[in-house]
Amino acid sequence: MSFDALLWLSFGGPEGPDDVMPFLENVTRGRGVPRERLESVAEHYQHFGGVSPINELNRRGIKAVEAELDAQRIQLPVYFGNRNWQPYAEDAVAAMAADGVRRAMVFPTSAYGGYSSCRQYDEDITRAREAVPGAPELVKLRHFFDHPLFVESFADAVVAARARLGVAGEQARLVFTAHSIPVSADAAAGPPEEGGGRYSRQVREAARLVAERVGASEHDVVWQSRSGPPSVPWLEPDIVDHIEALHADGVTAVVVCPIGFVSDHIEVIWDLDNEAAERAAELGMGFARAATPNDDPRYARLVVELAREHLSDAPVRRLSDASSGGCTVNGAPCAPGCCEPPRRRA
Ligand SMILES: CC1=C(CCC(=O)O)c2cc3nc(cc4[nH]c(cc5[nH]c(cc1n2)c(C)c5CCC(=O)O)c(CCC(=O)O)c4C)C(CCC(=O)O)=C3C
Ligand SMILES: [Fe+2]
Repeated sequence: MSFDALLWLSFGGPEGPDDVMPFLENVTRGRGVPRERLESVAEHYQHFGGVSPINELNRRGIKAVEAELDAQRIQLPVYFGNRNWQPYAEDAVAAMAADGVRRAMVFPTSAYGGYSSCRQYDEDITRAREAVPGAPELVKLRHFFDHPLFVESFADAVVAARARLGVAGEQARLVFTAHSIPVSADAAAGPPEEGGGRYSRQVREAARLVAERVGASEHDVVWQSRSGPPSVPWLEPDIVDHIEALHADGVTAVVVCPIGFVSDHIEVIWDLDNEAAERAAELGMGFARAATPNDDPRYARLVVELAREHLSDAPVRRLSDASSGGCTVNGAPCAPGCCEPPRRRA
């Protein structure tokens, strides 16, 4: 059976000052994120006029994919829906149903497994379909952390970031960063028989592939943007602590590569370009942040290639044999018990 649309499914972000608190409440409902953390994150958004860059970046990404589909003569309308803000996944699925779409592929804007990066998008799919009578069948595309186009895009961005540091770039330590998650969530990531850790393993694997491609002799993998209460352990070290530790070890410059993300959204431009860069400057260290895929044409080609794995049996290109998944129908988990959701708090 064929497909008649592609749904670009993302996180969503506020589009103005009044959206910020309701958006943050959507993101954190039932998750035990402390009030003070929410207030400080709200300030990050207000620094940018309450507008997250993520929506515009997604719209540009979609334009690039539409152009690539056109160039490859593939007729597939692209719809846009989000988990936490308008246009919601429900709105997109309703529009698809109204347009007579019967079966669609879903591209989630996250390369990895894990609850937040994979299974929660499955939940979005389930919820959106339940809300819409006559909803199309939805087939989610697979994890792409080890796809050659993903790796190439980041590798070129690292080379460009190094060049911006000039001579210091040659000495700079290459530091990869991804969104921290609770240690318990990483332990639950992947099918139970794999013993957990699918998220952190995939992040490390992507980092290794990029480091290898740019010929880095050493690299580190660290985490950013933790949000839970201090009593709950999250993946460590944090990027800012790590920069301090490198400084203490005599490292004079860093190139930071946000391998965990696909666009320069708030977590990247605030937590890295602002906080991490500022700490490095205070310590007198060189700092350059590599770009994320954004509207790199290779990212659009990657999306179309993942779709073509279903449309025309395009070969499944991967650079690692790390455990992977993500491709399921109508919001089913990858396997029974895969990436179980965290326990909800009242
Ligand atoms: C793994 C992961 C990704 C990568 C996968 C993916 O891309 O999907 C990601 C992406 C993003 N996270 C984002 C924003 C936020 N994440 C939060 C909170 C949390 N993230 C978590 C994990 C992840 N998050 C977790 C375990 C929490 C704790 C609460 C919970 O269990 O859900 C909060 C609450 C406040 C705070 O504490 O920071 C905000 C505002 C934005 C949008 C940025 C913008 O608007 O430009 C994006 C792309
Ligand atoms: Fe997040």
